[in-house]
Amino acid sequence: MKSHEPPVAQTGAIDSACQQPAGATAVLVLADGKVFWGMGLGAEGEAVAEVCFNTSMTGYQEILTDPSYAGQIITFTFPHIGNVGTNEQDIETITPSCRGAIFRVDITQPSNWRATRDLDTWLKSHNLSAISGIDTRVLTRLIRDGGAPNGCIAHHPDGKFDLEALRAKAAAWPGLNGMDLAREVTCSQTTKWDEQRWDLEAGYTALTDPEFHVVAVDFGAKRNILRSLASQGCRVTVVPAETTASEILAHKPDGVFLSNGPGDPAATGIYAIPMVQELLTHKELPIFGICLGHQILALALGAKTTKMHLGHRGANHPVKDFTTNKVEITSQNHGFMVDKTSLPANVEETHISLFDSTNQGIRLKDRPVFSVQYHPEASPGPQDSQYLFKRFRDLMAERRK
Ligand SMILES: NC(=O)CC[C@H](N)C(=O)O
Repeated sequence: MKSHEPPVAQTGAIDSACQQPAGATAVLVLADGKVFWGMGLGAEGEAVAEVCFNTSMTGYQEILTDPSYAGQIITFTFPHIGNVGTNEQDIETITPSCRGAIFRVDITQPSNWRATRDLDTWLKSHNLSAISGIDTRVLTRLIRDGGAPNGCIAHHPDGKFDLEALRAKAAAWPGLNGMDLAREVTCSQTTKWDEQRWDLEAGYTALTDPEFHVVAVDFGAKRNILRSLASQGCRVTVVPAETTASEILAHKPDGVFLSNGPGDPAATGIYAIPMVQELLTHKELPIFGICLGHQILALALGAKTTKMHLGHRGANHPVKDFTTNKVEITSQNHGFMVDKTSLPANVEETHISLFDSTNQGIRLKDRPVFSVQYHPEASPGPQDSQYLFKRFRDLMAERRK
């Protein structure tokens, strides 16, 4: 037995040694029968999903509202979540898509001048169930060693739980492999976006003199990506995930942006790959992809994507940019990756993870097309990678010439 193996390990059946403590109002049951008792937060009810962890120390509201977490329950490894409450600005989308959240300690009274609601009330308002009092170190080690499991959170204030039924629900959940979730979180109609990034003095301001027009394909786009594009002088038209290439080109864009998003890129690719392939026939058109957008671009170019053991989710991941030889600290949230050995000859690997050497960026050798696996909009996270939005802008400026 490895020293870090969790003491609750039991496979296949409910861990009968794990007695319900007095006062427990919630439980996390994994598909293999591991049981974690705790206190319920947010909405009463049950949620089944893949259980992943995020190591960021700040930005829980941005993480909880990142649409890429659809189909996932997020374990926060940082113990104190909720202390600054929630507000109306630090959101990546209005309605969160994650299925639930797992915390180490109970939520305290919010202490921040911007807070409008405490996290518990906010979770309830979005019908999200959460659990606190979980030994998140044990759970995180278990995910690290065994990969992200499927699990079920149940929050019942009466303290009555059918553990076997919860385990069966978790085991029956099909898993993210092969799941297209972008269609569930994309916008329903074409909209305009011109709000810029947050400024301490001015807050979010509208863009006044746009220089470029970007069509952003919304597979579950984070707002800070759209804000970052606007801050580079781009008027952004946001289109639904299933928009065709000719509909996109009818907007006469200077460049096309492929957004982040949830689920398996190969499943999303059914409609997105032909769209990107058709865009690629327009040799002058700048294209920029982030995360799911990166994976879809790689698939459209003939590369493969695979599910990772546990993925990358945090705000301190070092990435090397081979085009400058600089290392940047990045914000990440992905569970699939581009198989770098499958990249065709006309595609160059531009970025790698310095944690595990996995692919983090590509560009075409003969076109103004590039993408990254991580999150340069950094919401939450370090700002090192903002230069990528400028790189996209420079490609659009170059095309104009
Ligand atoms: N943030 C994202 O766009 C995630 C992409 C994809 N759903 C993955 O998990 O790898």
